[in-house]
Amino acid sequence: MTATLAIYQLSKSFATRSGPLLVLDDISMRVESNEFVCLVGSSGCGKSTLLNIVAGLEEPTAGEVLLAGHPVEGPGADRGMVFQNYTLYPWLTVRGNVEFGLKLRRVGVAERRERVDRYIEIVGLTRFADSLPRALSGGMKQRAAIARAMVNEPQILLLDEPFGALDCQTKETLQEFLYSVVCRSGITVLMITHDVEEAVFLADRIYAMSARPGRIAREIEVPLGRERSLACKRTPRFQQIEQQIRDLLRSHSPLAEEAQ
Ligand SMILES: Nc1ncnc2c1ncn2[C@@H]1O[C@H](COP(=O)(O)OP(=O)(O)OP(=O)(O)O)[C@@H](O)[C@H]1O
Repeated sequence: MTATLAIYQLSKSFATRSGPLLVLDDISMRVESNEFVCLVGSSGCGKSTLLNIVAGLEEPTAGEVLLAGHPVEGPGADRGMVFQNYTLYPWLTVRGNVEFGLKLRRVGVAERRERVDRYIEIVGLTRFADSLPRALSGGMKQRAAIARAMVNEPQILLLDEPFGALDCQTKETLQEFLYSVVCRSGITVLMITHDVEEAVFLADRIYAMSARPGRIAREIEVPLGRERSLACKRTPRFQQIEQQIRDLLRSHSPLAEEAQ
C-alpha cells in the first residue's frame, strides 16, 4: 500500500510575459516507504509547484518523478491529496465526499460502504457522516478531507499546508491527530509547510528549500523517534532542531540573498 517516492534533477520554469521564470532548480529528493517527510521553505519558493508536479497536476520542465519505480505522468488514485483550503464538495455530505473517488472508480457498493465507514470513523466524524460541509468547523472539514484522501488507500499522501488556515489550537489538535493516523496506518507522507515547528513535530526527515528558484538547501533528520506528543515541542532537543532550521531558512531567504 505504501511506496517510495524519488525525485531526480527536477526543474520547473513558467512562461511569463517577461520570459521564463525559473521556480524549481535541480531538485533531487526521496521519501522512503512509511516515511513522513516535510518540505519547508519561505513563501514563493516553489513548494506547491513541487507538490503539484508529484501529484501529476503540473509537468516538470526537466527531471523525473518516480513512485514505486514508475514515472508519474498525470494524476492518479495512487496519490491522495489534501490542500490548505477546504476542497470538499459543498453539495455532498461527509459520506458523499469520502465516497466520491471510490464511486468514480466503480468500487462495489458493499466494499465502498465498509471503507467509507471505516475512514470516517478513523477521523472521528461518524456522528457527522450525513452533515454537509457548511455544518462543520474548519478542523472537521480537514479531517473529512484526510478521510477522503485516505479512503482510496493511496501509496502516498501529499499534504499542501493542510492546517494553514486553522487557529493555533485546532492546528495542534489536528497535528497530533494526523501523527497518530499516519503512525497507525504506516502510510508514506510528503507534506509541505512553512511552519517549522509543525515540520519538526511531524516529520522523520525535513528538506529545507532556498528562496526562488527553489533548491534543496539542506536535508535534516529529526531524531525524535515515533512516540511524539505535543509536549515534546517544549523539550530542548526539539527547540534546538527548530532553531537550526529557522536559522537555515533565514540565511536562504530573499532578503539575506539580496544582502549578499
Ligand atoms: N502557473 C504559473 N505561472 C507563472 N508563475 C507561477 C505559476 N504558478 C506558480 N508561479 C510562481 O511560482 C512561484 C512559486 O509558487 P508556489 O506556489 O509553488 O510557491 P510556494 O512556496 O508554495 O508559496 P506559498 O508558501 O506562498 O504557497 C511563485 O513566484 C509563483 O508566483
